[in-house]
Amino acid sequence: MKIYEKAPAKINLMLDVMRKREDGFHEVEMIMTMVDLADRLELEELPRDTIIISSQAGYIPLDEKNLAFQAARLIKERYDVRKGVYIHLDKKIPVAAGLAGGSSDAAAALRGLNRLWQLNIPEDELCRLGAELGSDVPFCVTGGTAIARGRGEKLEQISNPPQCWVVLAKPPINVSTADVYGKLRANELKSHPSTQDMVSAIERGSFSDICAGLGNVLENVTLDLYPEVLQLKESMQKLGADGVLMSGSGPTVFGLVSKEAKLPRIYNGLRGFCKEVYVVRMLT
Ligand SMILES: C[C@@](CO)(OP(=O)(O)O)[C@H](O)COP(=O)(O)OP(=O)(O)OC[C@H]1O[C@@H](n2ccc(N)nc2=O)[C@H](O)[C@@H]1O
Ligand SMILES: Nc1ncnc2c1ncn2[C@@H]1O[C@H](COP(=O)(O)OP(=O)(O)O)[C@@H](O)[C@H]1O
Repeated sequence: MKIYEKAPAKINLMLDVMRKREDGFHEVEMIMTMVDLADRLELEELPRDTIIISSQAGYIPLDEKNLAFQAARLIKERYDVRKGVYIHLDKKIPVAAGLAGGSSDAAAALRGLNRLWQLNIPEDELCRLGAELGSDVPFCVTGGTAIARGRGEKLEQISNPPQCWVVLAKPPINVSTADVYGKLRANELKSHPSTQDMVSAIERGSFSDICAGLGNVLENVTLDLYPEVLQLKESMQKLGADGVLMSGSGPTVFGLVSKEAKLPRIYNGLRGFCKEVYVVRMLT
């Protein structure tokens, strides 16, 4: 039997860091939502007790470093599953982009194997397993729109933002999340975006207030390292996006756009100097 599972990308509408913790992770407060740019996983049971990963993307690891492999190994160990699985990853989400592509693949593997092997693992337990694989994996298990606290694994679901267009532009650089957190001086931050204002804007369905409330304290760290991300941000603003922010640790910049008529100008303007531009919808 073959089953399929969609693994969408996330964006951070707001990302604040409270402090660095003793364990090296940072205590965060983020608002995350999913967009309609997704990898697709094909899962098939194998007669042999093994995990095989393949992908058309030549630039991701296919061994035990792959997060989908780690998800399969974890579920096999915890639930004593002595069956094998072949997982094909059809990658569409750019890698190391701040869009949680790997985390979403891991989450989709957890959901998919739960179905394939009929394990009946409840969603909160899948989230706990996901947290062992990465801070963003629990959110990728549930999807929707959520406030994420702790190191990202404590989730509070909120309503979805009003529907809009999302333009994603990824410059040709790879950003290490650990590097960006490592360079952040959390106790020297001069201003913090407001979770409450963003939650209230989303709950009121106010697109303009959502755009006004966008904020990410990791942005300045990445902009200092890679000035081309700032150039991308400024271009997207000039081309008419209603709200613009870097997602996660970057380098992808997203623009929220309410009017479809604005899209050709933004897309064509960005494509002039950035190869990877995607126009998608929020997943609501
Ligand atoms: C910044 C964010 C925002 O959503 O996303 P990305 O830019 O990676 O997509 C996340 O916090 C990233 O989550 P994720 O990519 O799952 O991180 P992990 O694999 O758990 O951790 C990678 C490294 O980032 C640092 N890290 C991560 C999360 C956190 N709350 N504090 C940290 O300091 C740690 O150095 C850790 O070793
Ligand atoms: N299934 C996967 N898809 C993409 N990257 C993966 C995967 N498994 C492991 N990785 C590794 O995880 C790292 C971060 O990838 P990704 O999740 O795309 O970035 P980000 O956390 O910035 O959104 C990359 O260096 C990549 O080699």
